[in-house]
Amino acid sequence: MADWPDGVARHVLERVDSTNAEAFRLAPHLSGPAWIMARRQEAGRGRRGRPWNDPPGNFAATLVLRPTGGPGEAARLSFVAALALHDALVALCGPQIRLALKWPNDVLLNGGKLSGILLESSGTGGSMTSLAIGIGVNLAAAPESEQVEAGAMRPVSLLGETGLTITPEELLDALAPAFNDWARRMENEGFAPIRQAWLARAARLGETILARAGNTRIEGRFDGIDETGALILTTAGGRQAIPAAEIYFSEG
Ligand SMILES: Nc1ncnc2c1ncn2[C@@H]1O[C@H](COP(=O)(O)OP(=O)(O)OP(=O)(O)O)[C@@H](O)[C@H]1O
Ligand SMILES: O=C(O)CCCC[C@@H]1SC[C@@H]2NC(=O)N[C@@H]21
Repeated sequence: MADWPDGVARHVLERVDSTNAEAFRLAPHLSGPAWIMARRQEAGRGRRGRPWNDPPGNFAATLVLRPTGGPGEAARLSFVAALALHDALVALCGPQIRLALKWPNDVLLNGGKLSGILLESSGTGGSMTSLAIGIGVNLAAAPESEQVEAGAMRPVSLLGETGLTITPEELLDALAPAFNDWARRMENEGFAPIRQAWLARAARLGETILARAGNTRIEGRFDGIDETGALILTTAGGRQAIPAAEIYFSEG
């Protein structure tokens, strides 16, 4: 297994409300990037203000950093995070595991939702002071279908689907170096290799999918992602690019 990356702090907490919330509380006191993991997360947040359900044994962690790459960096980093999580899981579970990526950054296992990634930023006037990349993975248990919204993807757990037991610490120690490797690759070579690697792992490329842009739903053939990470759909009305990753601004 690769070593923990130099210059990145590692905090493991017994319990927390939300690792993203904790990331913003800690951010002013940090001198560099940090991973914050909690063994129990009691008020995890999902996208669009939804609660994230966290049974014991699941992975809940946030990487907090100060972005330096200008506009669009958060969206690009959300693809880096999904790729890193995919690769860390393959390294721990073996290549036979049936993982795929769902735009913009879900990791699916056997077609169900294994993980979720929530990016939040703090800052004023459109400039980001801190970016929190929060990652939840159903290692041990997934919520029942009745506990998630009607029409949501089927939640699955690693243990339930494969019988494999991976601890949150093991995943953190594989994920942090994987994230660093892909982030360094992007620094050196730009978004192109990230885009290519993401597409190589994407679910349902070339198939008809339904995407949500704000309150509208758009159906079309999934024809890839562009150089900003926007979803490319070919619809009855022509080609549409749906901007990548919704970023939520928190206080501060
Ligand atoms: N541990 C969990 N595993 C899977 N889903 C969960 C979990 N906890 C809560 N959920 C909720 O289940 C729903 C599943 O998310 P899903 O990705 O299918 O929908 P979405 O986020 O609305 O859609 P999209 O990914 O297309 O934006 C969300 O409401 C999510 O917050
Ligand atoms: O809705 C989603 O798909 C995103 C879920 C993100 C959950 C993770 S768990 C660790 C981090 N802390 C939070 O409060 N949320 C994210």
